[in-house]
Amino acid sequence: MHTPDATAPPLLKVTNLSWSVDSTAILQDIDFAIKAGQFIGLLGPNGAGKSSLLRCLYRYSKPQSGEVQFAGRNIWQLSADDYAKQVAVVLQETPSQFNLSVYDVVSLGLTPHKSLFSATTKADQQVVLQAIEQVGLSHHLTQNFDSLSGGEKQRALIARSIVQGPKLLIMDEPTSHLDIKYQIQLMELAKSLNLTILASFHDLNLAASMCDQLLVLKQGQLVASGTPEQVITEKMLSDVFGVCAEVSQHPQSQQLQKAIPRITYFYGYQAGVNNGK
Ligand SMILES: Nc1ncnc2c1ncn2[C@@H]1O[C@H](COP(=O)(O)OP(=O)(O)OP(=O)(O)O)[C@@H](O)[C@H]1O
Repeated sequence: MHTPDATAPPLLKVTNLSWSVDSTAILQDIDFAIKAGQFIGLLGPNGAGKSSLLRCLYRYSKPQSGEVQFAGRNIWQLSADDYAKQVAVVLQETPSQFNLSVYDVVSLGLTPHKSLFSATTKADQQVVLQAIEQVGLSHHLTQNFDSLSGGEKQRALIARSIVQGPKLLIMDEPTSHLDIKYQIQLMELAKSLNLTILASFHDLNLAASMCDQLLVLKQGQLVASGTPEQVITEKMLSDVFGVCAEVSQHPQSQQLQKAIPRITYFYGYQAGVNNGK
C-alpha cells in the first residue's frame, strides 16, 4: 500500500462546510482533510448526510458556506473539465447506459481528457482494454452494460474511473447491492489502485477492515474521525447508530499488522434484552 507522506499538504481540505435546503441545515460546519494515498471511509446512519457531503465534494452541490479545496485550490474555481480529470465518482445506483457495451462505458473515462473532435488513439484503446482486464471483465468486453450483474456493473464503473486517471476516487455506497464476496472484492480492487479514495459505507466491519481513516456523520455533523481503532468504539456505536455491540480485535489484525476492530452486534436491545450492556 502507498504510505501517505505525513508532511505533504492535504489533497482534499474541507473547511467549515455547511449546506442547507430551504433553510433546513443538512450539513453543518464540517471540517476535515484527506492526504494523498489514504483510503477514507464515511460512515453514518440513514439520513446523516453522507451522500449530501459527497455531492458537495464532487461539485454537484455548492455549499452555502465554507470551502472545499482540492490540491490547495477552491474546487469552484476550477473548470468542470479540470476537476473531472482529477476526481472520479462511482455511485450506488447505476444509470442505464442505453445499449452501450462494457468497452464503450469504460471508454467514457477518456472524455475529460479529449477535445470534442479528437479521435481515439491506439494508446487510448490500450488503456481501456487494460482497465477492463484489471477489473476482470475481459470476457464481457462486448456485452451490453445494462445486462451485467450488479457487481460486474460496479467493476466496469471502477474501470471507467481507472481510465479517467483521477487523483481522487469518490464512491457513494458502491457495494450496497452486492453480495458479501463482491463487496470485499470491489473494495480490495479499489484499494489496489493506490489512489486516494473517499467511500461511504453502511457495513461498518467492512469499513473498519478496509480504511486507513474513518469519518462519522450524525445529523449533518462530523462527530468522530480517526483510525478505525479510534473511531469504532462501543460508545460511538451506541451514540451514533443506536445499537448495542461489542468491539473486539479482528483475528487477522496480527497477520495484517494493523489494528482492525471487529463489531459483534447484540440483538433484542430495544426490548431491554441487551446482554447486560
Ligand atoms: N435535495 C434535497 N432536498 C431536501 N432534502 C434533502 C436533499 N438532499 C438531501 N436531503 C435530506 O438530507 C438528509 C441527508 O440525506 P443524505 O442522502 O445525504 O443522507 P445519507 O447519510 O446519505 O443517507 P442514507 O444512508 O440513507 O443514504 C436527509 O434527511 C435527506 O432527506
